[in-house]
Amino acid sequence: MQQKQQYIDGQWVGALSGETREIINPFNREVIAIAAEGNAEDARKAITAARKAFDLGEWPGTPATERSKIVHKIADYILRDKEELAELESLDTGKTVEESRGDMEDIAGVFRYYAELADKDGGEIIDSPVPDSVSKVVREPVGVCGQITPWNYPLLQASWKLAPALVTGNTLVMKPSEITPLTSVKVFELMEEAGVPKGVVNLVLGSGSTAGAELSSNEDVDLISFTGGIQTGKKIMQAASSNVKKLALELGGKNPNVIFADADFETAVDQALNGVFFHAGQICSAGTRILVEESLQEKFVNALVDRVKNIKLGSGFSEDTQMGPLISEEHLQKVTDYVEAGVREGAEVAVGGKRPEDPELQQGFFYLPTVLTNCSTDMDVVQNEGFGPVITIETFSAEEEAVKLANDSIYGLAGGVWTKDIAKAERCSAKMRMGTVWINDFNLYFPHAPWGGFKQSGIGRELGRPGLEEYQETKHIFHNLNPEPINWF
Ligand SMILES: NC(=O)c1ccc[n+]([C@@H]2O[C@H](COP(=O)([O-])OP(=O)(O)OC[C@H]3O[C@@H](n4cnc5c(N)ncnc54)[C@H](O)[C@@H]3O)[C@@H](O)[C@H]2O)c1
Ligand SMILES: C[N+](C)(C)CC=O
Repeated sequence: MQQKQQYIDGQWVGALSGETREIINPFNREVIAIAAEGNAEDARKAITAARKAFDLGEWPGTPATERSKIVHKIADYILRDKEELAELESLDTGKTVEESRGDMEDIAGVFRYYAELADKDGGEIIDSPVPDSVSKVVREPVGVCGQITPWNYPLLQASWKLAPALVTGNTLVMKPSEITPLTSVKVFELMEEAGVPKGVVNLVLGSGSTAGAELSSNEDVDLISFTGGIQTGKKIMQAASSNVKKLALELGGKNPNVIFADADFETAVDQALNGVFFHAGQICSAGTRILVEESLQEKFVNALVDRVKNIKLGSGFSEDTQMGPLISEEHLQKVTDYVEAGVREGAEVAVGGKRPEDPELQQGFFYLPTVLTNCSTDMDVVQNEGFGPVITIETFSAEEEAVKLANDSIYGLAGGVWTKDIAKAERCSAKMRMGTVWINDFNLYFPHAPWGGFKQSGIGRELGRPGLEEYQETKHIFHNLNPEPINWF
């Protein structure tokens, strides 16, 4: 059995309490690893190491070109160990190995992108209004960063935090989701191999209410970056006020996918499926809320349902599997309750709406891909993030109505619009209140473009240059070249 330890101050260590947690394969409930179960005490030890490495260590002052070389090496090692990482991710999350391989390519790309960006910003000189002076703006690391990640894309979400924090000279303590720590442990091994100095990167394993809460409230942490659910995000925001930490929140979404009657029909249907059923709908930006123009509704829903019926469920390690299980028993219950509540509200199950009957799937946390029709914006099933393989269908009859419905949400993470009318697409994307709007596409992301939410989907941005700036303080240095007394007093 694999034993997974924490990485604190350059040492691989168990939990101070000696406690451990069983890591479960969601496909068959088998125990795949035993992980250290750290708590607030372990988090404090890691924060102390990161603080010392920031205040007294060389990393913040290391030239960006040198930090960049190390981060490039991390990208190299991720690609070298891509297959092992992909298999670990699939074992831990249930997603198909094919999806995990794609994630690993994306993750290496993120480290590569930030390694490239690291030494491209030498600050700027301001045209000073004061004669005989130099006014310059420089960017410096924020300090000790707490980073808390979710279970759905364990290493991808970690990479969006690790790479920019490292290249900008911060030190950090990461706490991955307690139920999916495997690839995070592996990437800390790779960071050690790449030569990241002792104390700069620290990994604490354990639950959110202990280790995570300590990272959020501890006054030696300068920035907390969190990806996860909205309720946890609110708690972290409160805890972060202890020392007015810098705060980055990547929270949930209930993302509208608007299909106009003039869309390319086959592509829109195909991408509507892709937009939801990858990783069994456990994606923050899943397009689970389909808004279809009334005149197209019947044809669209029929085509969708026909395709959904053929989605092959199974082990992420089988080549013909298209969709794996949900992450846990608890989450399976949550999705089941979510659909049942929707039906009580008036939604109709066009396909799915229950667990599969296939005997081979009974040990796993499977739920059938589901389409719910007869939905309206005021229903909880439309407003709440179900985080499962469940589409709700609403209709609209005019462009303005489509935009109004799409925006009728506490969330603002992402959305899509499908039409061949370029002007209509531009008008809609301009009015949709979301961090990302896809026109004739869905769920695409890459390191160069910022990612984050409007409204209650979060604060701040990851990826792109904004994702780097989250980890930088901006300093203005004014130098008077000809100081003289003012003689005011
Ligand atoms: N916006 C994005 O980019 C994005 C990406 C991935 C996932 N998500 C969101 O993540 C959610 C699913 O992930 P989840 O179920 O792991 O979320 P979660 O909020 O339950 O947990 C996320 C992390 O927070 C920790 N945590 C829990 N309670 C805590 C506390 N009181 N203090 C500090 N940390 C605490 C957990 O241990 C875990 O590491 C969904 O809502 C999804 O939309 C958002
Ligand atoms: C941000 N993303 C789309 C990679 C994963 C969201 O859950």
